[in-house]
Amino acid sequence: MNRWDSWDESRVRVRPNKRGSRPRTKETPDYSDAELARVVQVDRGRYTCFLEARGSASERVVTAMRAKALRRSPVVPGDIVRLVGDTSAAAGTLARLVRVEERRTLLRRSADDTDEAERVIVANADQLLIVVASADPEPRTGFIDRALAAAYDAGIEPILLITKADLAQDPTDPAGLVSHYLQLEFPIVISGHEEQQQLSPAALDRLRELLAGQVTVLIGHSGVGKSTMVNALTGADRATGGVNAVTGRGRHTSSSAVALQVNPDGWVVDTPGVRSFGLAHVHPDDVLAAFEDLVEGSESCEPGCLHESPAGGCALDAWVKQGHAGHNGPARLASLRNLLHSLSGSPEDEREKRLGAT
Ligand SMILES: Nc1nc2c(ncn2[C@@H]2O[C@H](COP(=O)(O)OP(=O)(O)OP(=O)(O)O)[C@@H](O)[C@H]2O)c(=O)[nH]1
Ligand SMILES: [Zn+2]
Repeated sequence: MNRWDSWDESRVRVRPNKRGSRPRTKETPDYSDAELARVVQVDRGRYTCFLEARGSASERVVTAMRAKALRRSPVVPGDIVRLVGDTSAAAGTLARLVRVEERRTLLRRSADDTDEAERVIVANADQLLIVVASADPEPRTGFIDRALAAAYDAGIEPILLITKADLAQDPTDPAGLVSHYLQLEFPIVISGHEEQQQLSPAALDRLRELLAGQVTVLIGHSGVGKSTMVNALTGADRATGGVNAVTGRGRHTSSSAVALQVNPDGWVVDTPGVRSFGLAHVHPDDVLAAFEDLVEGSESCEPGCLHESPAGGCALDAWVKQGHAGHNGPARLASLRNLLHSLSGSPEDEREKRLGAT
């Protein structure tokens, strides 16, 4: 069932009415009758919204502006919003965006690892599809680990897509990445077609299966094959007449994220402006949560352990040495430490303060 085209009230958690059961007044309408839409792109104060009249098959793309009362509330791709005014989608018309529904998930990042100011990237995503290439450009576990931490922080499921396997020495484990993440339970899809430079049919099938009915955010460095993948997913659908690429080619004109509809009943949110995740808003223990295979070993750490070294009371080194995290344990611990070190650029006392607060 397409979670975006059946927006009946039961599927959308509506913010509880702070005013209790008191009758609404004209001054504070709650707009629960206003039309529900999904924000698919944000560009200089204009919100491209995908709208479907409930109980009808009439989908349309409406451009809206935020109502004055929402001036200070960020509205991001993936948000479910209420629209009033002209929602006809006729050329030159503008609807008014009057309310943002409660978000199920929120993918965030900091500008960098030391700046705790958060930026929201996408709302209501179910999955994060992390795309790396086997080569050209070389994959970096640091990038993958970072993306994993951001996904777990947001409460969304990660998927790893490794493209260009045809360029790798060992196509079954391109760049040794698969063995690095083998202990973790998220899906890994490997793709690469020498001749056509595109997704292999098996990878495409697997992706369709994983993306069906889900809102999936795409992240990956330039040149790893994201467009190739999106085109393969939407292009094949276009041939069968089922696709609705909401904003199609226009996506390159903006650096904001954009949602593209892919059949069967899934959405892919491309994030052209986002190439890395600052994680200053994520606690070290939440970073550790992205290293599921090491979490058990941290049970013997000293309370408040930052997992930085045995001298600091970290039990992970001994645990990994005993072989509990398998053959790749030492490499995994090194990856964790790399990520934690890049986060500890903030002054030590700041970090202590944050730890003390939890
Ligand atoms: N050899 C090989 N080349 C591929 C594969 N997938 C994509 N490519 C090529 O890699 C290049 C970059 O692919 P894109 O899809 O444009 O990469 P992108 O991630 O969208 O890059 P940006 O738009 O810059 O973010 C293109 O020349 C593709 O043809 C693959 O599996 N194998
Ligand atoms: Zn520790």
